Amino acid sequence: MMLTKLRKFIVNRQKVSSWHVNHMCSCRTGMILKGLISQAFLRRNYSSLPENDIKSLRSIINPPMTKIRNIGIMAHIDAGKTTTTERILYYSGYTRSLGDVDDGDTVTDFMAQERERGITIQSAAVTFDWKGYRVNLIDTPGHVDFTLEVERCLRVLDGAVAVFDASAGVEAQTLTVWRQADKHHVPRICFLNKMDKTGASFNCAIDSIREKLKTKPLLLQLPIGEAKAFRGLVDVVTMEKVIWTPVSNSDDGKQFVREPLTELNDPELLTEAKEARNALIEQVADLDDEFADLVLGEFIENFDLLPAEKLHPAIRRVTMTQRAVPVLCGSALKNKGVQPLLDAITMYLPSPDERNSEFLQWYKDDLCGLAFKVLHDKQRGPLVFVRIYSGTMKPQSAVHNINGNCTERISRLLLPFADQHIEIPSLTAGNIALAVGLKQTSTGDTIVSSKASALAAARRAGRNEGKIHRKNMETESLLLAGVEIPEPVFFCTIEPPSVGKQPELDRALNCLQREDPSLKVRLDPDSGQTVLCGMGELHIEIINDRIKREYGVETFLGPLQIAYRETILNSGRATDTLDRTLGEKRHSVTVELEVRPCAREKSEVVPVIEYAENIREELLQEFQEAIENGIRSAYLQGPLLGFPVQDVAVTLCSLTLHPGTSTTVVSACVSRCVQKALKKADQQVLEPLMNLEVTVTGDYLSSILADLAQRRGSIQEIQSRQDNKVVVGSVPLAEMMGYSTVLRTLSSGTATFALELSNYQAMNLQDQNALLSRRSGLA
Ligand SMILES: Nc1nc2c(ncn2[C@@H]2O[C@H](COP(=O)(O)OP(=O)(O)OP(=O)(O)O)[C@@H](O)[C@H]2O)c(=O)[nH]1
Repeated sequence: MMLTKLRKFIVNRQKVSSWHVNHMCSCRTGMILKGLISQAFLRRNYSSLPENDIKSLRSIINPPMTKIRNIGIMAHIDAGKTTTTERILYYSGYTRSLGDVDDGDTVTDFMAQERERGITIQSAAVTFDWKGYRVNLIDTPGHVDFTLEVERCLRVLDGAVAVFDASAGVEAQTLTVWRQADKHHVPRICFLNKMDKTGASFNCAIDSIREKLKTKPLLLQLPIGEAKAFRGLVDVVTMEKVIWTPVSNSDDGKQFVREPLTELNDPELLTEAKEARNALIEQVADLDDEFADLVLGEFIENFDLLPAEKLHPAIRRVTMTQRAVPVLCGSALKNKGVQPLLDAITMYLPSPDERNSEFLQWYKDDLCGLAFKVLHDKQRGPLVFVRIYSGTMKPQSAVHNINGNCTERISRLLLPFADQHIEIPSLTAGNIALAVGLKQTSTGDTIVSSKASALAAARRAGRNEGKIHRKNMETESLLLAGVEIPEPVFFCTIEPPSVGKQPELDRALNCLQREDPSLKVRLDPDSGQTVLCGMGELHIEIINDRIKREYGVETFLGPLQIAYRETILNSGRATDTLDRTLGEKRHSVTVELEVRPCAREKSEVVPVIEYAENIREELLQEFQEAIENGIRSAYLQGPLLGFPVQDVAVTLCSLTLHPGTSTTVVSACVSRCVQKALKKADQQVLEPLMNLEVTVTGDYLSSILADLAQRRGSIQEIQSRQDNKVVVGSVPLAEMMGYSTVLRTLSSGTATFALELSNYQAMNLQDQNALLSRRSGLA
C-alpha cells in the first residue's frame, strides 16, 4: 500500500544549511533582539502531520498536472511574505499553530541567522494542499542582497504572488522583483497586505501599482474599513461580503463569514461594490475578446446579471497572458484575507502544463528537471531541489547531469511538507522534488535520465531546427536556461586559524558555492590567500557566520574591499614574442595587437575581439580559442590595480606561428601582449555606482540628505509616500560601507534603504590617485 511506503522523518532545521544574499537593510534592532530571545523556541516540534494530511498524501504524491500550482511569494523586505506563508500553512492544515516572525518561530525562515535577524535569507520550498490542489510555494527573500535567490526561484515557478505593504505601496525591491518576473513571463497576483496598519490605503497602493509597475490592476476585492477599522472585504466577482470575526475566543482567522452583499445589510457598500464590479467587467472585456463578445451579446443591458462563473475564466485568461494583474487585500498578521488569496492562487494562476516549455517536445516522456537550489544537510549530504519538467523521478535511480557531464545516483526522494520532509516512491512532471544523494549537482544544473536520453533529445532538437548541431551546441540547446549571475561587488580575504584547517575551509566554501552561485571564491595569485567575493556586506557576513556555525571552522576575514574595474581612455599597441624549446620541440609565436576603448551598454568583463582580415581566414579553430582564452585571462587582471578590465576591444593585427607551437604558448603570449598594450594606453579605474533608495519619515530627511551629499551621492528625486519621504538617487559603493549603522543613528532606527548595482563609472583623478596610493601602501 502506498501509505506504508511513506516514511516520514523530521528534518532538524538547524542542521540544514543553505544560502543566499544582498544588500538592503532594515533597522529592526528590536526585532532582532526579540529573535535572539526566542532562541528557546527554535525547536518548535512539527513531528506529526495531522492524520488527515498524511492520508491526503496518497492523492497528492502525483496529482494530475492541472491540479498543480508552483507559486512564488515575492515582495519588498518586511512586506509580510513570511507571515503570509505561515498563515497559508496554518489554514491549509500543515501547521498547528501560527508562527510569528517577531517571535522567531516561523517554518519557512528556518536558518538560525534568519530567525535571529528576523529576515528571510533563503527561500524555502513548501508543499501543501488547498481544496484539491497541490501547491508548491517558495518564500523568497526581499533583500536586494538576495536578488539572485529570487530570480533562481522565478525560473522554476509558474505563477507568483506579489505581497505589498498596503501603507507603502510599491517599494524599491518590489520593482526589481517585478521586473525579474516580467523577464521570466511569470503571471502574478497582487496581495495588499497590512490593511490593518496605520496609514494603510487601498487606493494609494493601487495607484502605485498602476504607475510604478506599469500594469493594469484588476480590483477583485474591496476592503471593508482600513487601518484599525479593517474588518474584512468584499468579493467584487461574487458580490459577497467576507468578514472575519473571532469565534469562541479564537482569533486565528480560520472561521469567517461569507454572505451576499444586499441592499439591506450594507447599501453604501453595495453601491461601491457594484461600481467596482462594472469597472472590472469593462476592464476585462477590454482585454479579452472572448469575454467582450459574451458581455456585448448577453449582458450589455445589465452587468449585474453576469454570473461570477463567467467572469472567473476571463480573469484567468488575462492573468495568464499577463495583460492584467488581479489585486486582493488583507492582513496576514490579523488573520484576514489569506483564504481568498489561496482560492485566487488555484483559480487564476497557471498549472505547469499551461506554461510554454519548448524543449519539452525533445524530451517527450523522458526525465528532464532543473536543480534550482542546493542545501547541505550534515547527515544526508546535499539536498537538491529539482523542478521536474518532464518524465518521472525515482529514488534509487541514476540520473545524468548535463552541465557537469556526470551521472549520479538519487538515493531518496522527498517532498518538503512545511518543516518535514516526506519520503516518496516517485514524482512526476510539474512537481518540485527534493533529491538526496546528488553529490555533484549544483544550483542551475539540468538533470535528465541518462546521457543517451540527452543525446536522443539533442537529435530531436537538431532535426527540428533542420540543421546539424555541433556537439557542444547540442548539449547547450538542451540545458534549461539558468539564472544570470551578477558580478560580485565586494570581496575580502578569508583565513582559517591554522594551515591545517585550510582543507576544512575549502570544503565549506565548496559546499556554499554549490548552493549559491553568486558567491565567488578565488586564490590571490600574489599572496596565495583565499578571497571571498560577494554581493554585499550582509552576504559576506552571513557566509562567514555559516562557515563558523555549520562547518565549525573559525575564520578571520580581512577588511571588506570594493571590486573596482579598470578600463583605458585611448588605444595602445604592442608586439610580443614567446620562444621556448621544450625537449626537442620549438614553440614560437609573435603577436601584434591593439587595444582600444569600446563603450558597452552593460558593465561586463567580456572582451570584444576582432581580427585583422587576413588572419581570420587562415586561423585554425584551436588557435582562435587559444587566442581568445589569452585575451580573456589578460582581462581578468588590469594593469593598474589588478581588477578586471571592461569596455576594451582587442584587435589581433598579426600572428606568426612556428609550426608545432602549442596552443598554451599562444595563449600565454597573447595574454602578455594584451597586458603590455593596456599599459601603453591611459588607464582609468571604474568604481561601482549603486542605485539607492532611502525611505524615511520627513523629520529625518534633511540630515539624511546632508549625509548623502558627503558620500558623493546624487539625488534624482524625493517622492512622498504616505507619511514617508523616499529619496531616490545614486551613490558610489565605496562611500556606503557601514551605511546601515549610520542610517540607524541618523533616523533613530526608522529608515530603511535599498542598494543595487547600477553600473561602473570612472573615478575622478583625485579619488583615483588617492585609491592608488592607498593600495600601494603610500597613504
Ligand atoms: N500590521 C501588520 N504587520 C504585519 C503584517 N504582516 C506582517 N507584518 C509584520 O511585518 C514585519 C515583517 O513581516 P515578515 O513576514 O517577516 O515580512 P517578510 O516580507 O517575510 O520580510 P523579509 O523576509 O525580511 O523580506 C513583521 O514585524 C510582521 O509582524 C500585517 O498584515 N499587518
